[in-house]
Amino acid sequence: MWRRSLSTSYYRCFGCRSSGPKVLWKSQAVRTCSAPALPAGRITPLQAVKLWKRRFEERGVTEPEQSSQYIIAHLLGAKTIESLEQERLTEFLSREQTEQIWKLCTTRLSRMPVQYVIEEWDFRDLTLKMRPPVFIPRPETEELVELVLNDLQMKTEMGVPAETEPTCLEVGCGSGAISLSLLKSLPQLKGVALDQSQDAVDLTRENALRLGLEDRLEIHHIDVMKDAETLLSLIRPVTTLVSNPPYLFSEDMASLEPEILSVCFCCVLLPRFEDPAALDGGEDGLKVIKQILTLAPQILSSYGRAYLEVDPRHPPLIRQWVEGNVDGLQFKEARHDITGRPRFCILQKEEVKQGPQAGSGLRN
Ligand SMILES: C[S@@+](CC[C@H](N)C(=O)[O-])C[C@H]1O[C@@H](n2cnc3c(N)ncnc32)[C@H](O)[C@@H]1O
Repeated sequence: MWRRSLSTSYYRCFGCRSSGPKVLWKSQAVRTCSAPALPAGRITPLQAVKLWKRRFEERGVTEPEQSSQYIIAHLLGAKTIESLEQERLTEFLSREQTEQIWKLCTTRLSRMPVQYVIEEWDFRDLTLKMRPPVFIPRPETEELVELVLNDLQMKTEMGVPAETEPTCLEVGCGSGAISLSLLKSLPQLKGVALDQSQDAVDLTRENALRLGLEDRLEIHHIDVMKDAETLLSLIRPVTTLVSNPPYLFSEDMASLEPEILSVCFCCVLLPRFEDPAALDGGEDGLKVIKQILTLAPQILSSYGRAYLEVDPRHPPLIRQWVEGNVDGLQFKEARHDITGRPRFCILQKEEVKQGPQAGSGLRN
């Protein structure tokens, strides 16, 4: 049984089920938490789940029941409470187990996301190591992976010539969720993953090793904004370029949940657990996206495709920008997520006549 739905998504708050970034009022700012006292007597896992759910609710922690269940299940060696036998849930916890639960649940009271508290999370059929400040994969990114897989599988079924062995480059790999999922599902695929953050590069490497996928994934510490030349000198053209880049509009950064961002007492926004460079896409959310698309014609092989996760306002902006600024790249379509929002863009490399601009995707 996989862990699901505990989402720190910027677009889908599981707790209030609102859509769109949520305004964080001053009163909701993260409070410093004193550790609640351990119970005097012995308690069962089910009693602990109930007690901590109530405590999380009282302190305004999002997803109180799931938080409590996931932490306690984890300490009992399971992924979910539902996967534990009733007998196990109703027998008394040892003092040591109770202390552990109190420790982790108290950490959750400080609004640290559950994924960091238990140091792992599920993404599709993988369990990945998680640690701050590396971005926690969101459920909608599973849809991006599904989209890429469907396209790649369709090509295989249609009989792609042997010389075009599928290869993939991921820009901004974070914990490695996208690249490792693709490699796990497609045994013939080889990948390159890069990130501007050394923490992300280290975590992707660790996850690749744990999953036995390290032989098919090259991992580089590269900032696409600064080290484009290094990147182009390192890789050969790939059939697939994929990215879930930082795409939030800078002004929306202020309205994120406290798990993502918090407010200090003088109302200055502070990054809390996740690296803000994983989220903030600049004024129009397109800073890194434009750089990826500028490089795409040089990164992709003929008719290779780029798949991007974006803000719902982005697809028409991206189409227009690419048409006006990038030679050799065609905007194919925008796809919707399960909530019906346009969240994914597909672009394809087209052959352009060789001319003085050949070699650079960007028009003068
Ligand atoms: C939204 S996170 C996505 C992480 C991961 N792919 C996922 O979906 O869980 C964006 C990632 O892009 C990386 N990133 C941001 N700017 C970058 C840049 N200029 N060059 C390379 N990576 C960058 C961040 O460090 C972060 O890991």
